[in-house]
Amino acid sequence: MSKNIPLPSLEEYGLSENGFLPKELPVTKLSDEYYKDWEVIVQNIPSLLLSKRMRDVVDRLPVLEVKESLIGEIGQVRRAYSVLCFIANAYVWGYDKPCDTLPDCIAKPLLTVSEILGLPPLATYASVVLWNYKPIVENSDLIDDVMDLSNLTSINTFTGGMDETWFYLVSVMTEKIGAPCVKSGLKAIRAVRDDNLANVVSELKCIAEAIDNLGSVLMKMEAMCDPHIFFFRIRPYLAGWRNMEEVGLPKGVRYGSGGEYLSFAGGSNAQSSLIQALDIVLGVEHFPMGKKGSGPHKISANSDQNSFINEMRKYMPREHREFLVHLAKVSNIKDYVETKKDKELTLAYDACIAMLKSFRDKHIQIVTRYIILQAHKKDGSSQSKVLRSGLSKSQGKKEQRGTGGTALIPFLKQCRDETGSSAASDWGKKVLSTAVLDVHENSTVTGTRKRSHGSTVESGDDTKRMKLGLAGNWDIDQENDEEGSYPAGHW
Ligand code: HEM
Ligand SMILES: N[C@@H](CC(=O)c1ccccc1NC=O)C(=O)O
Repeated sequence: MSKNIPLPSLEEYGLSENGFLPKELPVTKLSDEYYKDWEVIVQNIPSLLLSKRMRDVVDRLPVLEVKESLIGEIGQVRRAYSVLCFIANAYVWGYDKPCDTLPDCIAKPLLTVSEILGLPPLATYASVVLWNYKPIVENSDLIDDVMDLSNLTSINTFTGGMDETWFYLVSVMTEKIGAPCVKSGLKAIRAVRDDNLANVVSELKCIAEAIDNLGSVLMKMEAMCDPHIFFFRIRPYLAGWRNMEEVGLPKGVRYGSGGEYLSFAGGSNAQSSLIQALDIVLGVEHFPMGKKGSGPHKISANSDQNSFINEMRKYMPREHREFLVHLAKVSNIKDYVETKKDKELTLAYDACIAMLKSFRDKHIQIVTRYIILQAHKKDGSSQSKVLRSGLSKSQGKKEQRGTGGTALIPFLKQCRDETGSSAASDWGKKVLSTAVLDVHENSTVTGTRKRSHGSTVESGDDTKRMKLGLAGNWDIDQENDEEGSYPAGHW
């Protein structure tokens, strides 16, 4: 890290006040009539899947060219990418048996637009979340906040159901709520360079508060996205084609009749640049699975070494990936906290770490309910028979894998523990890096949302204390434990 490297500006990497969401609302329909058949197909994916006509219809499409006029407008290219990704995943996964060859009419333009955007040619977080939302009411005279979750819907879905829309929108909302963190992070890095302690502290407090809100938004998932529907109906379409031998795609998918087989991990929120940006700003490091952050295996989060988190950067839009690389080069906050040894600074920094760890705790609870518990169900219901039960069922028998291909619970726990071990204060080191009783194990046993007795709750209390500290009282040992100050959804 060098003081001589200029800080990244949001604009040069296509970021804005909206963080990694586009500055302008996503394009909902390709403007050139030439592409109307793509639009008709993508807008009718649920019906085409239901009637099992997806492949027949797509097979009759002509091979359209990616026109210069389309390439010239970023919103249009992103829309084309999103449309083709939806069609590609629906084509491959939409029947009992996956298809290992994408027809030229999808493969060719998809490879072209993917290359332009620096993304892989299949459904990613960018195609189904970042560039796939629209306001219900656009006229700001009619509504207070056009971007409020209650006024958003998704442009396209595989299933046509509100559970899927909600699943994507929760992520859109996390991007929106987390957006100010990117700006605050850059301001804090600047303040470190200027040795302006007060500003570093105040930006860190903003970041801690925003991360706390991210946790609350995450827990809204359950309001409208049913875990069963997610696991058996939605998730199969988000899978990729890597390590899919068992379901009939040993070589991945062939891109075009004369094309080559390529394999890619499926869509995952690990492809969101926001959380990675937070890790970088706060100096949280992740290591290859099973490797601890010390000793001979220690690998910097910024290195190219094997780690899923790093690999997922290849699944982000090129500009966002390049922003993260630049951000990593200038990240200086953790070093500053460690050398300054200022009480208020340390506490503000540790509050960020506590909130991020708490976010990852909540995420593990969600994953447990939406994947682990579903996979363990003895599924006699009709749904699983209808929709390609093969993938969901075969996954149920062995260790659960994420759509990104991770051994998900060990991976997520490692990410969480690596977050906690970044704490700077002695207190934080003791509390946040102590492995808490696994929330996952609690909920696997009970499957309920009751607050359990054990160190998970203790950990929640510690996070709460941090929050109280952030609100103005910096005595972390106080015992002012009002129930109401728990983060929403914490148990
Ligand atoms: C039902 C909802 C969700 C499920 C089932 C789920 C599941 C998973 C799984 C299985 C992984 C492991 C990577 C993989 O193999 O795909 C993962 C990673 C991740 N997810 Fe989620 N996720 C959900 C919602 C969210 C939301 C709304 C966020 C909001 C930001 C989020 C943030 C992350 C992050 C940041 C990672 C990377 C690991 C980390 O940094 O801790 N997830 N998710
Ligand atoms: N990794 C998750 C899927 C996931 O989180 C995801 C996949 C595609 C688009 C967005 C996602 N995350 C949350 O909105 C899974 O294994 O089910």
